[in-house]
Amino acid sequence: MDETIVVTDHLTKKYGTHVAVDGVSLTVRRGEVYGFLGPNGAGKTTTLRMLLGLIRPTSGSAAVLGHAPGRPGATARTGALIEGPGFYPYLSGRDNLRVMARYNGATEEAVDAALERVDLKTRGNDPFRSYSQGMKQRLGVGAALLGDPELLVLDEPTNGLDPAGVVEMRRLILDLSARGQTVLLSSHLLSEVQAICDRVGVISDGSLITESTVAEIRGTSSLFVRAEPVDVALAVAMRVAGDDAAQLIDGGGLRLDVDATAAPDIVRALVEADADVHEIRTLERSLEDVFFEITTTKEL
Ligand SMILES: Nc1ncnc2c1ncn2[C@@H]1O[C@H](COP(=O)(O)OP(=O)(O)OP(=O)(O)O)[C@@H](O)[C@H]1O
Repeated sequence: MDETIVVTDHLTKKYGTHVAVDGVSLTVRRGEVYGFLGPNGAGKTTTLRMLLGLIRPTSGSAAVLGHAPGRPGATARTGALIEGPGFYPYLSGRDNLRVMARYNGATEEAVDAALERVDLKTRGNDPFRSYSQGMKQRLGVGAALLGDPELLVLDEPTNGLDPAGVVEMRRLILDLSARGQTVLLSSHLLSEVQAICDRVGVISDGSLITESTVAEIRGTSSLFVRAEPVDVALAVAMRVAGDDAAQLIDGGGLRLDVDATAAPDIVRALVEADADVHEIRTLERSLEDVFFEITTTKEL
């Protein structure tokens, strides 16, 4: 179940004196969607390029599907979309994939299957230049799928897409995952990783600062309550949740650091105290908060 597909050990890349990737040790397990998360320039693309054997590490090592990056045992079973695929604008999406299929020995059936899986079958014969940004990006994923790879490496797959394109790309990635493909994607969007990834590696200034499940780094949830009168609501909340677990936050709402299962007890107590309950919902720490917290703690 927990088979490791990608493992790196103190992977490092220096450009002159600049350390682009600094001793990154991460693991990607079979079947998961792994999010490699970090701001621009953090070292995500450089790491992915090392995993694909496109550049050599300065030190440290990596294994992809049990092989050194770039070795046939790794490349033949890995598909990648990195820094925008180079497609011929005047050829159709299908012909572009055919060109690539010829290059890596894939069949016409594989081209059909790839178009189908990225939902471009009906537009497959239209010229690439007529595609929307989202379709171009999906064709890029289609190209990565040609050899039916076990591992897909996608560098910022939703970059440059409009909201509808983002939704389609996320759906596609989840669909690929549901069919058993392991996906390693990079993103600078915390909400994105939160929406589609099982585990996440957070990278900042070349260093991996944490690696865990999205749920783990998000932490426990708390409750947001809006009720009036506010002073009554606060008193009730402090009684039910404990003095330190209830606080007034901006906009007159209350934040209660309790498990979400406490919601019925809170509502009941508020109603009994004659307070009007306007809103109650779980308040989860966003990945943005967590990222900020981790990076600032590290930098201090
Ligand atoms: N070929 C290169 N020569 C010199 N410096 C490089 C080279 N490639 C990357 N870098 C530097 O290494 C650092 C990491 O770059 P990288 O592209 O890996 O970051 P990233 O996390 O993918 O960010 P982005 O999302 O902006 O691409 C940056 O400071 C970048 O300028």
